[in-house]
Amino acid sequence: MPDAATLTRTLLSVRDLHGFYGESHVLHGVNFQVAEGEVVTLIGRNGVGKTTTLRAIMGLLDRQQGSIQVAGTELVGLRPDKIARVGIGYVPDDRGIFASLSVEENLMLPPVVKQGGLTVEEVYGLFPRLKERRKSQGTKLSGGEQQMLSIARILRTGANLLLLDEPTEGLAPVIVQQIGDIIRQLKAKGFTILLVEQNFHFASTLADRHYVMEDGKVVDMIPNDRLEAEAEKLARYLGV
Ligand SMILES: Nc1ncnc2c1ncn2[C@@H]1O[C@H](COP(=O)(O)OP(=O)(O)OP(=O)(O)O)[C@@H](O)[C@H]1O
Repeated sequence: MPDAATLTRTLLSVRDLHGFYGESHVLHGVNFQVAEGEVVTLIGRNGVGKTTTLRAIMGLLDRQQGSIQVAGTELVGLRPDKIARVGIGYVPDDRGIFASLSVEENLMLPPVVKQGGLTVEEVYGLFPRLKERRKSQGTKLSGGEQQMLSIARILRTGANLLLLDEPTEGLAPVIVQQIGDIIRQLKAKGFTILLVEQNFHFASTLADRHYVMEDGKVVDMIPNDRLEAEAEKLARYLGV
C-alpha cells in the first residue's frame, strides 16, 4: 500500500533514527513521513519513545543518528536554534509557559524564524480567550489557557510544521474540544501537525493517519478511516 505521504509533497521524513539519553539507547531506527498539510499522530504505550522522537526532531537529545529531513533540509547535526529556523514549532508536554510574564509577553517572546507567521491579532482571532487574558500572568492561567498559549505563541514565529506533545493532557472535556477545534482550524490554514496523543478518541477526530510506536520504533501505520476496521489490532498495540 503506498504511504499517503508519498502521494503528496513530503514535508517531514524520518529515516532510521536512533536516539540516546547518555548511554541509554531509546530510539531504535524510527521511520515515518508526514506530507504537507497532514495531521499525523504518534501513538503507543507509555515509554515507547513518542516524546523522544519529537525531542530528536528538535535536536534536544544527547545523541542521535540517522536522518530527519524537513522540506529537504537535513536536521541531524544542526543545533536546536538552527532547527527552529527551518520552520518547526515545538509545544512540549510541560507547555513551557513563563510564569512571571503576561500572556502577551509570552506570545511575543519566541523569535520570528520564517516569513508567513500570524500577526498577534490573527493569533487572538483564533484564541479569543487569550485576548481577554492578555495582561494576565502565566501563573494565573488555567491549564487550558496555558495549553492555548503554548500553541498560540509558535504561530507567530512562521513555523509551518507543529510538533504537539499531548496537548489535551489533564484538561476538561470542554477544553479538549476547544483544542480540537483550534487544531482543525490550523489544518485548514495549511499547517502540518505531528501530534503525540494518548487520548485516542480525540486524535481520531482530527488526524489523517496514525503511526504506532513500540520499543523505540514505528511498527505500523493506520489511516484514520481504517480505525474501526483495525480496532482489535490497535487495542493490542495500546494495551487497552
Ligand atoms: N531524560 C531522560 N533520560 C533518560 N531516559 C529517558 C529520559 N526521558 C525519557 N527516557 C526514557 O526513554 C524512553 C522513552 O520515553 P518517552 O518519554 O519518549 O516515551 P513516550 O512514548 O513519550 O511515553 P510517555 O507517554 O510515557 O511520555 C523511556 O524508557 C523513558 O524512561
